[in-house]
Formats: sequence, structure tokens, C-alpha cells
Amino acid sequence: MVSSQTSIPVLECSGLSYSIGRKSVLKNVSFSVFPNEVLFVRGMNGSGKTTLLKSILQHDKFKDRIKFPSFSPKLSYLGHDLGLYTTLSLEENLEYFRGIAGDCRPEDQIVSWLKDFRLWQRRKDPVSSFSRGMKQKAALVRALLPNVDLYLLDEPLTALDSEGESKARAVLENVLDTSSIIMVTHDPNFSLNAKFRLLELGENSK
Ligand SMILES: Nc1ncnc2c1ncn2[C@@H]1O[C@H](COP(=O)(O)OP(=O)(O)OP(=O)(O)O)[C@@H](O)[C@H]1O
Repeated sequence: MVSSQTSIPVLECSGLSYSIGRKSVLKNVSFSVFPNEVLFVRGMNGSGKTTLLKSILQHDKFKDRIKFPSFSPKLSYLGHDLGLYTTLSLEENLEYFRGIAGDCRPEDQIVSWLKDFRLWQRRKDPVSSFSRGMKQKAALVRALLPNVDLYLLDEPLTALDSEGESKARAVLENVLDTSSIIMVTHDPNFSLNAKFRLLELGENSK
């Protein structure tokens, strides 16, 4: 369902422009993210989707453009670099991130997600032994482990099979009960059973 909500946004971005060297990557980008909503960010390769997520992570540098009207939200990021220690087991990774993250989702929720993703039996194996899709699922669980207000997910369903994608959809809908998500996706048909908005970035790399 497309959102028509008028509550206070978690994040408000107005007129954000960003250049790398002489290349203009983001041109006058404006959008809002509301509580318990997902913002899908789409656009061609090179249109600035990853740059936008990284700009939000570095929001201190863009104080006049990226604002948090009600409170400064806690953020969690999943990028193309999956952010896992591949010589450690999945269980060790999650223990490590639980240790540094502070407030985290309950253990039983994480166990349930690992079972849904068929990772539970492999939790003691080094992440380096995982397939590409398994690494992606592990990285998604790692990113969603901290209990934060806003998740920044860059193509989080890359390499997932149809079962994995369906489970990931349920996990993301679960997360939206308490948080908001900005999700980069190339799939125009991807949807969640949640309120959503769309941000289409222009292609600036010609
Ligand atoms: N470190 C960098 N140095 C120079 N140019 C960069 C750098 N990072 C990104 N860019 C340029 O910024 C533009 C946007 O890149 P970005 O990764 O944000 O695009 P994207 O929309 O996420 O692309 P994709 O769909 O391929 O992941 C591209 O033209 C890219 O070449």
C-alpha cells in the first residue's frame, strides 16, 4: 500500500546534492521516511543509491539537508560489503555484534530468523564456508540484530533464492512493526505488506 501518512517523519531529506570530484552524483534529492514505513530506492546503476545511503550514515556532514525532526535515530547499515568476519562462525559474528551494538533484538527472534533462513544448522561453521546466498542471509540477520529506528539496506536480497526471498520479506515486515527501512532494490516488482514510498534516482553517470 502506498502511504498517505502525515505523522512526523523519522528522516527528512530536502534538496540533497552531492558530487564526487567533478561528477554530480546526487542532484536535489528530497524524500521523507516515516515511522513503520519502508522507502524503496530505485534507479539505474550509477544513479547514486549507495551514495545516498552512505550520505545518510554520514548525516553530520549534511545537517542542512538531512534532518531528523523528532529525535536522532539509531541506524544500522547493510552495504555491498557484507560486514561479516569470514574466519569467524556465524554464531561468533552475531555474539560479537551483539556485544558492540547495545540494544539488540531478542535471542529467540534471531534464532527463529536463522531457522527460517536455514542457517541454524550451520551457525558454528566459518562464514567463509557459506555460499553467496547464505552469506547474504547471514549479513541481513547481522544488520537487523541491533534494535534501531532506521535500517539502511543496500540490495539486501541479492543472491537469495525464492524461499530465502520470501522469508526475508516476512523478516522485513516483522522489523517494520517497530522500525523504518530505506531499502535499495533493482526489482520493480518487490513489495512488502507495509506502507511504502518510492524514490527513483536519476541516472547521472553518462
Ligand atoms: N569512491 C568513488 N570515487 C569516484 N566515483 C565514485 C565513487 N563512489 C561512487 N562513485 C560514482 O558515483 C556514482 C554513483 O555510485 P553509486 O555506487 O552510489 O551508484 P548506485 O546507484 O548504488 O549503483 P549500483 O546500482 O551499480 O549499485 C557512480 O557514477 C560512481 O562511479
